[in-house]
Amino acid sequence: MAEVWEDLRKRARSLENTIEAKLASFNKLNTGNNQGTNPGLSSRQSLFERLDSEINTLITELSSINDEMADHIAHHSTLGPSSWTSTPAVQHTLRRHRDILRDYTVEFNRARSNIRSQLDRENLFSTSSSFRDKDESLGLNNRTKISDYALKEHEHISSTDRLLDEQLGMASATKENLARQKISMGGISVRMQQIARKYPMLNSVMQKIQTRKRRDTIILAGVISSSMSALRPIICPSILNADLAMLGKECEKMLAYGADWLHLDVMDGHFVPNLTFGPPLVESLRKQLGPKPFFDVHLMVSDPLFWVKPMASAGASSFTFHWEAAYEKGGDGEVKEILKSIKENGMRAGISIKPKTPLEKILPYCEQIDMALIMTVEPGFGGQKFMEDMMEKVRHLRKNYKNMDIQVDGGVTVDNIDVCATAGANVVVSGTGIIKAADPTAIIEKMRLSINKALLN
Ligand SMILES: O=C(CO)[C@@H](O)[C@H](O)COP(=O)(O)O
Repeated sequence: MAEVWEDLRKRARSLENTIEAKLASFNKLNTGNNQGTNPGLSSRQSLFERLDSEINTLITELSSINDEMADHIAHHSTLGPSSWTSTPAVQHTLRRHRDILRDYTVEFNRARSNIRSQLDRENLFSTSSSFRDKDESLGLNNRTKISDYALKEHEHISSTDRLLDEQLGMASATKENLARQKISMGGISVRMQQIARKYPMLNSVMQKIQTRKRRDTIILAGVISSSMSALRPIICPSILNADLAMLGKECEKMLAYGADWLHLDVMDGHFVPNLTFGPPLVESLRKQLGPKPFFDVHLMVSDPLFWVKPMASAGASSFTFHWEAAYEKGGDGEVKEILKSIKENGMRAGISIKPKTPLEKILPYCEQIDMALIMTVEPGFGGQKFMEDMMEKVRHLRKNYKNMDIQVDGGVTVDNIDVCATAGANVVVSGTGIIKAADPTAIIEKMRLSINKALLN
């Protein structure tokens, strides 16, 4: 049984690696020039078609392996709750494979649509230049009309493509949910059968209840299975690096690019040599963005306790303070008091340490916090160099706290995301790495994929 599962996992991993390599070649097609006379156009077109069909096939294969894994779990869970397939680790593994499949599908659809538009544009230019050569009797107005018409057609095609991609994304999310529900229902039905066998008189009553509550059970199973989930990748663009004059719009853009949380750096000019903003700005952002976005507020201030209530009222979702500041103010008692106050004010609690602070200082609080933030630069400014030697702290934390969110912040980019992810960080703050990128969506996807892969191992 376990061998079949291991074999499926191996096949899934090998397909994932092949898809990743093919996607890399596929993405390279998106760097051609825009001139209609590009001599490589037809060969790039045929390479596009070949890779397009190969990746499509691989994604379909990976999807059926994921389905086989789900079936395998569902089948074995009929053996009872003690079956190895009912452990959270097995369910978690399947969920990670599905996340990877979803990320690849999104990346593939996005790249396909971009490359197709690029090739169409190049085709269009070459067609309109041959038009010009062949039919010089056409006046300037007519030629402009033809190219306007062609450009409009091209825009229609692109937007239809985008719509299709969105539909595909939604369909794959629905499929994934159904598969999860199938697994949870398998386990629930086994338990129901066991009870029914034990108390035959209750059988018919239970059947009626089962039928009437079927829909509720599905929903409940979904909630149970998602609450069992241990860690997930959380990508947090640091808005310190955005255009601060357009902050609301910048945040909206980040959320549209796929950010999970917005990381808000509060600096008081004492704890760090820089000044940023306080509760009024957080409140304005909350008003503009609504209740949904998660505000991950990082307090680089000398008196964190003072700011707990104002930040909660302003709309912060999570309050991360520096151990150094709290300890200097009032020792261990102050740290505990802040943690208590954060919880009383309904926020998630995080503790952070600067690079020179030993990890041991925050270990006594790790059972009480939701997240540990390991700074990978000296706090104060965006755009500094990532300190890889901080990964030792991350590794140690992950080894001892399997389910705690571990965040890294400072100089994190796609170039070092694998280092952070394999060390054990699942929450990533990136300022310049995301905000200044040409394609922030692609960067966020890559970061998420890297963390998902590390979580699988
Ligand atoms: O808190 C800080 C710096 O103190 C960070 O959140 C930076 O703002 C991240 O920016 P990059 O280093 O990723 O550019």
